[in-house]
Parts: sequence; structure tokens; C-alpha cells
Amino acid sequence: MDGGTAAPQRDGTGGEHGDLADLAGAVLDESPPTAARRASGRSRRSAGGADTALPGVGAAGADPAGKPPAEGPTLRQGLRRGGTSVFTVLLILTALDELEGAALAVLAPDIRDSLGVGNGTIVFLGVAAGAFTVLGAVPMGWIADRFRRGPVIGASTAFFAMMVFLSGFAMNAFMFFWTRFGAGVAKSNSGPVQGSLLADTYPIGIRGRLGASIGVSGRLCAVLSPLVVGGIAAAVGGPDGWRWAYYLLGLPVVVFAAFAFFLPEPPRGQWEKTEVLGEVIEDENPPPISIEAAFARLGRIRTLKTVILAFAAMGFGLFTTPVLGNLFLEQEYGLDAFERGMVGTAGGVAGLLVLPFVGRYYDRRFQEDPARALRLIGLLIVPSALFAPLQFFAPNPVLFAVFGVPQVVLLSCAFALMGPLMQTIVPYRLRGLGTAMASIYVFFIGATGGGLVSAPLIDGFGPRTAVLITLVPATIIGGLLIMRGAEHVHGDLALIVAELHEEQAEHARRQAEPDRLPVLQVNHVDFSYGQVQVLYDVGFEVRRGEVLALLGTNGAGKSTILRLIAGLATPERGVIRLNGRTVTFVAPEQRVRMGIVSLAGGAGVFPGMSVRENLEMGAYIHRADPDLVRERIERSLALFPRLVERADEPASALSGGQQQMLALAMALLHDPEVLLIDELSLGLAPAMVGELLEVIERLRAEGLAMIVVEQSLNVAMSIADRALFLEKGRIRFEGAAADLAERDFVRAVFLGGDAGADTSDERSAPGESVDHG
Ligand SMILES: Nc1ncnc2c1ncn2[C@@H]1O[C@H](COP(=O)(O)OP(=O)(O)OP(=O)(O)O)[C@@H](O)[C@H]1O
Repeated sequence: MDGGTAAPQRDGTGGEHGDLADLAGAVLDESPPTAARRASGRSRRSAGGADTALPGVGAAGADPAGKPPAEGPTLRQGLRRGGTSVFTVLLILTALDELEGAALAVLAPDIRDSLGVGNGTIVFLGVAAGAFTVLGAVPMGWIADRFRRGPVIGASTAFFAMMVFLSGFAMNAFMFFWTRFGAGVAKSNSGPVQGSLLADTYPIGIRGRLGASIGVSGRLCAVLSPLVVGGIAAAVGGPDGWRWAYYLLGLPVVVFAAFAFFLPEPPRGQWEKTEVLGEVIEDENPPPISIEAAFARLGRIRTLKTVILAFAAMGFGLFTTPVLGNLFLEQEYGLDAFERGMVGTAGGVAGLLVLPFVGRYYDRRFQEDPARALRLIGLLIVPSALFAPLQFFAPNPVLFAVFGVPQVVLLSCAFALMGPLMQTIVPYRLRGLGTAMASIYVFFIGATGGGLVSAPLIDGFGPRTAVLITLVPATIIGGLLIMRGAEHVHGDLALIVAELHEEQAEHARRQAEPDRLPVLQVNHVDFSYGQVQVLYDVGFEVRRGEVLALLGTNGAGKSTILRLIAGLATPERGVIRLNGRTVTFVAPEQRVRMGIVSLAGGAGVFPGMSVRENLEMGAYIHRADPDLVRERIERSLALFPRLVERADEPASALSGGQQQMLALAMALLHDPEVLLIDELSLGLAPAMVGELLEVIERLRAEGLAMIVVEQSLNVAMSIADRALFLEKGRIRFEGAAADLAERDFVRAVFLGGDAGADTSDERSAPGESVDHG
């Protein structure tokens, strides 16, 4: 396996002279990297001028004690740091997965005869199992980002074992289908859950080798599977011999499922934190992440987006080619199943030999420059496409197999390295869902699209043309896209670094001033609608009992800020915290439960329902506790005597101002920590505004924090303690609300004064409660 053991780690690079030449160097000759190169690589990488290291780059594998080793860790050192149990158990589970996965192909004829079905059914069952694995990826990714991963892997594997046993007991195709369904879903833990556990357990500097080692064990088992599975079936003999293959395969799976339950749970992102911050600060009690928010954020990671697009493109060729290749071998050379298997095995064995070197080479490239590591993956993929025409025009099956070898080797190396790369460019909190997102796109765009394009081509022109038309361009486009993605790696990693530093600064501040925790924090937030950025580095805080007014020009981004706080949109950069807990990726309804409540305005009431029914609907999410609902409704109504009088009238009979009161009463049912109010006074009579302001005043006195977007400067100044003035998505002023009227630019906007007033230097640092007066 990997040579990166106790032997001194050595580098076989040719410097800047092309990755493929370097790769050959790594395989043939290994010379130690110089400290100078490491140092120069590090300075080149310092992204955006920040003098911080990127995770996994340069001093990769810095010791948690704070002392970076002279070189990146060897595989053995890295494994020792994280403890060998996780690696060993996951390696074996992958091997067993592969062993079982390949069983269906080998046993297909026996199963077909035993269950009395046709070829088509068996082929469908084989393909369906793969689809189920992809379908399970998103829930598994979501679980991986939330819960202890050992028990998740243990439970999925135990379920998998049960499905393997049951496959052996299947009496008909229907039952066999369901066992395949279960096994497929259970297996879907492997990418999102196992991948994220590995990434958090072991140093970044060995991720390439870990991916390669697991790839080797999987591939080895895929190669051995026909022997093992076929051997068991043959040894037992008879029409039901195949059943014993499943019974026996299930046994080791049960044993390792039990081990998996007890795998240690590492602190999330510990290696990124260790390398960037020099310490591991843990996020105590992180609230649950929503899938939509995670996907929105992941979609903003440009490297990830490009890589996923590349894999979706490649999927057009990758999923159909094995089937097309087998059809071609049968039609063109008349090979039987066994002979076709032999042709496929040749590439698999060669991949086994090369993978360990590629893993090591990748780790070194990554340490020097992550962009080069990604370019390496692209460089492996592009030439693989060129072997397909040679293969499909080969005069005999031997040459077909020979030309297939470099193709399989290049692609299996590229794929073994993708996992480690993805784990590094995705923020550590979203690792599971990041992996899941990739599989979904690859499968649903690539595999489905590839199937749709290939089908008419096979019928019209035969498998050779179908492969050449789909695989060759798709692979070249995919490889080039991945190389293109390399442009974004530094930027994306720099973002991760910035987020880690923000977390550390926040942690330090909390240690220093534990009693001054703001109720709401918005830090360094950027947001775009599509390609149009509308918020730039927005940051502010709101304390208990404080009212903050958001003012600004039309379209400045005020409502967007409220949407981000409420969770109706996800920032592409930055953090939102409620009472110190990061809620950036928390679902809107969960935020309501946590205390971030929006006043929906007059449009937020149900006109056909009575006032009381509106309030009952408003308390819907608390319906499990009727006493609580009753108490909250009474408390809300107590603030609005006018509503009590009209409790049984339909909301449509209320005036605009009274509807606004009802909406406010409904918002208060959630016992908010922060109330977000968009346009409190819009279109209301002054007397009504006065009444509402009185209520706001009482709520403030009770300690409620509020953010109010206001068009009326008078209203803003009368209720707010502090104000932010926004212009084109940037904060131009932050300070005491009373000072607003003195600002030229505020007068220009609200009172029609000098519109050319300079607004450039009014901003104080976020979080400071500054009096500019
Ligand atoms: N759903 C959307 N899709 C695309 N662009 C949007 C969307 N919503 C808002 N925008 C744009 O984003 C920018 C900020 O809008 P936002 O509504 O947050 O501003 P605002 O300060 O609340 O303005 P206003 O007071 O006029 O409502 C504007 O340029 C707006 O055109």
C-alpha cells in the first residue's frame, strides 16, 4: 500500500514542469522536498494578501501541540494522530461493500434461474441498487453533519447486513428488489458519513493517501469478488448455492457494524482549526443545519460548483460506458461473460498498483499548492478520453484490454482523489451534505443524461459510436472544467480560513466578556441574488432591549438583511448568531423556535378568520402544548386592548393599523428574542403609529431586541436606540439614532437635501456602539 510509512517522506517533483512528468517522477524517483520550496509555495499561496496559511497547505500536519513537523506527516504518523481504529474499520467496511456490490453481477445467472425472472429484471435490479445509494446520500449527508458519525455508520451497516442476509432468503424478484433497495440506501452512508468522519479524524496532509488506500482496498475486493462469491456459490452447489454467498457475506458485515458503533467522534473541523488557528475551539451545542441553506451555501463555493459540473458532464460517459463496452465485446469479438470479466479486471489490477503513488503525489502537491492538486486531477482525466477511440477500434480483444488499462488507471486515480479534495474545500460543518450534493448532480444529470443520449445512439449506430460520441467529449470537457476549477481553490480556501479566524475571534471575545453576549450578531455578510451582489461585508450587533433601525436608499438591501436573519436566504459569506449560537444554516422555522421572529405586516393575517383564530393559527408550531398556546395568546392580547374588543370579528373587518397590531400579536406568540419588523408605519394613520410605538416601547423595556426597517426618519428616530444607514449594500453609518438627523446624507435621502453628500467615511467598526454625534 502506501509507502508513506516510517521512511522519510520524499518528493519526486520536477518543480513547475508539468504535473504528469512530476507524477512519473513520483513513481520512479523520490527526492526530498526542500524547505525552500515549501516556504516559497507557502508565500505564493497566501491568499488575497492575508498572511495566514490555508488549511492543509505548507505546514501541513502541524502538531496539535503547536509544533509543526519539518515535513508533512507520513501516512503512519497521520494515522497514529487520529488513532487507527477509524481507518481500519472504514477500510474494511469499504472492502465488504465492494465485495457485496460485485456479487450481483457474478451471481446474476443463478439468481435469475432461481427466482424465475429474465435478464432484463436482473440488470434492472443491479442498476437500481446504484440509484438507491444516490437517493440515500442527501439524508445521510444531513445526518452526518448533525450526529455522532460512528453510531450512524454502525446502524447503517447493521441494516446493510440485514439486507444482505435477506437477499439470500429472497423467494421472488419482488423481495429481492426490496433487499437491494435497503442495501443501496444503507450503503449511501459511505460517501457522506464515512468520508466526513475520515476527514475530521486524520490530518489534512494524508487525505490523498487515505482516499487512495481505501480506493485500493475497494478495488482489490471488486477484483476478488468474482472468485470469493463465485467460489462460495460453487462450493455449496445446486440452484440455491448463490444464497450462501449472501449469508456468508453478511457475517463479517455484522461484526464490523458493531465496531463502527464505538468509533470515536472527533471534533468537527479539528485539523482545519489546528492548522489555521493553532487550537481546536469547539462549537458547543450547534443548532441543526437545513438542507436548503447548506445547498445554497455550497452552491457558492466556486471550486465545488465547477467540480460538480465537471463530474455531471463526465457522468454522460461514465455510467453508460461499462455497459456499452460489454455489449461491444460481445458483438464485435463474441466474448462470453467470463472473458468480458477478464478484460475488465486487467484495468482494475493496474489501478491497484498505481493508486498508492498517486495518493502520495497528490498530498505533496496539495501541501505545495492546492490549485496544482486540482489541476493534477484534471490532467489525469483529459488523456483518459483519448484511449477510448484506440480501444474501440482495436483489432482484437487483447488490444482492447491493453488500451483500457491506462484509461481505468487514470480515472480511478482521479476519482480516488476527488473525495479528499472535496472534504477540504467544503466548510467543515457541511461536509456530509457537500458530498451528497455532488453525488446527486453526478447521478441525476450525468447518469440520466448519459442514458438518454446513449440509448438512441446504440440503436441507430451501435455501441462504438455511442461511446465515442458520449464518453470522449464528456470526459475532455469534465477534465478541462476541473482544471479550470483550480483557479478558484485559493479563494475558496481563503474564505474557510477567514471563517475560522472569525470563529476564533468570537470565541476569544466571549471568554473575555462572557456577560456582554449580543442577542443577535451579523458578521461579514455578503449576499447576491444570482450574479448580482446586493450586500457587501455587512456586520452589526443587537443587544437585549435594544432597537436598531435599518435605514437607507431604495434597494439598499435592508429587507434582504432581514431575510437573511430570518433564514429566508443564505449568505454566501459571513455568520449570523443568536445568543452566540451560529444560525447561518438553520432553517427559518427552527429560527422562529429559537426566537428570531418576523413581523409579517398587514399581509400576514388571515382575513377570513377571526382575530382569535388568527392567533390560534399563529401559535400553530406550539400546538403540542395547548396550555402554553392559551397563555401566550392571553399575554399577546393583553398588549392590545383594541383586539380583545374585536376578538371574534374577522380580521378583514379590522383597519390597516389594527391588522398590523394583530400581526404583531401573532409574532409575539413565539416569545421572540429578536423581532424583525419591516415597515412598521407604512400606510398607517399617525394616531395608529403612535399606538404601535407605545407597544414597541413596552416590549423594549421588557428586554426584547428589535430590528426595524423604516422609511420614516421620524419613526426611526423615535423608537430606535441605534441606526444603520445602508447604501448600495454597504453600511455607511452606524451610530446613535439621535444623530441621524445631523447627517447630510440622511437628510439627502429622507428630506430631499444635498444628494451629493459624502457618505464614505461614516462607518464605525461592526459591533461598536458608536456615537458619532
Ligand atoms: N428576489 C430578488 N431577486 C433579485 N433581486 C432582488 C430580489 N429582491 C431584491 N432584489 C434586489 O436586491 C437589492 C436589495 O433589495 P432590498 O429589497 O433588500 O432593498 P431595500 O433596501 O429593502 O429596498 P426597499 O426599501 O426599496 O424595499 C435591490 O437592488 C433589489 O432590486
